[in-house]
Amino acid sequence: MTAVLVLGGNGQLGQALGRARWSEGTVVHRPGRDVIDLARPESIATALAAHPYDIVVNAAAFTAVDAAQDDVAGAFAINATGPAILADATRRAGLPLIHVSTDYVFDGSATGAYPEDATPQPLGVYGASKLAGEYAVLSGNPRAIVLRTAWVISPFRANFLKTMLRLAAERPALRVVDDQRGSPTSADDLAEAIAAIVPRLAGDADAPTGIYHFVNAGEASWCELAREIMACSASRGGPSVPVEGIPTSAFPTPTRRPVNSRLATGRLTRDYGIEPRDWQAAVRDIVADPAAMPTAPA
Ligand SMILES: NC(=O)C1=CN([C@@H]2O[C@H](COP(=O)(O)OP(=O)(O)OC[C@H]3O[C@@H](n4cnc5c(N)ncnc54)[C@H](OP(=O)(O)O)[C@@H]3O)[C@@H](O)[C@H]2O)C=CC1
Ligand SMILES: Cc1cn([C@H]2C[C@H](O)[C@@H](COP(=O)(O)OP(=O)(O)O[C@H]3O[C@@H](C)C(=O)[C@@H](O)[C@H]3O)O2)c(=O)[nH]c1=O
Repeated sequence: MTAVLVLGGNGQLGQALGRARWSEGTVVHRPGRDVIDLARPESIATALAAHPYDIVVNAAAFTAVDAAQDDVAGAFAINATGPAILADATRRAGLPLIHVSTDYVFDGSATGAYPEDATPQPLGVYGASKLAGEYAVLSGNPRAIVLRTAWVISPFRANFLKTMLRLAAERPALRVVDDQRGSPTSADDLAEAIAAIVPRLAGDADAPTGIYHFVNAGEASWCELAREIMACSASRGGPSVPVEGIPTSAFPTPTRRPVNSRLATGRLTRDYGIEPRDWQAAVRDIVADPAAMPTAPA
């Protein structure tokens, strides 16, 4: 049996991990923030001592990109200090750790997709706090994987896909930035990738570790992603309105986002045999889930 402890079990990724296809004999525990709070270090040690886990997945984070600009201490406590303590606690317990991170560690100046070993240079507090968490995890536990992902969408919680469907039900048209490009990613596909990594990382002390990327294949601007969401929704009789492409300057936000945060996934394919599917197929599946629709209960 493989016992997996998931932090952030009620978030987008956490809920997707709850319905992923785990290998036979895997048991997944997803306690909420009331049980493990990254801002309360003692809760980490207590949870690890409560059950003989084989591996830990950290899907918990301070993910409010703009709010992080005004709450630097809060973002660093949850995205950097908490993961540092978690890395130390898992190393002392002899456990491997998968820690999820973000494309926003990059500044967007690269011309192509960012390889795993590209030099990070975050533009905002969220990205800087996540980068500090990456360093802490990699230096704190030699059996750790930092798994960067990007533009996560799902039927769960708040995310760009659900925002677009909600706004389409309320407005005659959407205005969405067309000059920021990235890698849309299904939380379910990311969860399946984690479920595929876990047996090897938990069962083999020499399994490959370090920085990996998982995103769906292909690339898009936020505007192209919004148009695909509208097309899929229209084909199912859901809300759909025209999407006007606008420059970033026409949609000011407190935090600068990278103009290019595409991630290359070659290392994950090479070391773990994981081949992401196209992001358009992932969008189709999410829109087909009734829970993604604005009329669904929250
Ligand atoms: N969303 C995205 O577009 C992207 C996300 N990521 C990364 O992926 C990972 C998963 O993100 P996602 O599922 O989208 O995030 P969500 O915002 O959907 O969920 C975050 C989870 O973290 C929990 N959490 C917040 N603070 C704490 C804390 N102090 N202690 C314990 N748990 C806490 C939340 O708890 P509660 O349920 O109580 O709110 C929630 O369950 C994160 O590492 C994020 O940085 C990377 C790239 C893109
Ligand atoms: C709602 C809306 C957003 N936008 C723009 C603003 C921004 O540039 C872009 C995305 O907006 P959001 O605020 O939804 O997404 P944002 O919070 O930037 O999403 C990020 O979240 C964190 C957690 C990550 O790690 C990143 O990978 C990324 O997914 O779309 C529009 O142009 N029109 C709109 O109507």
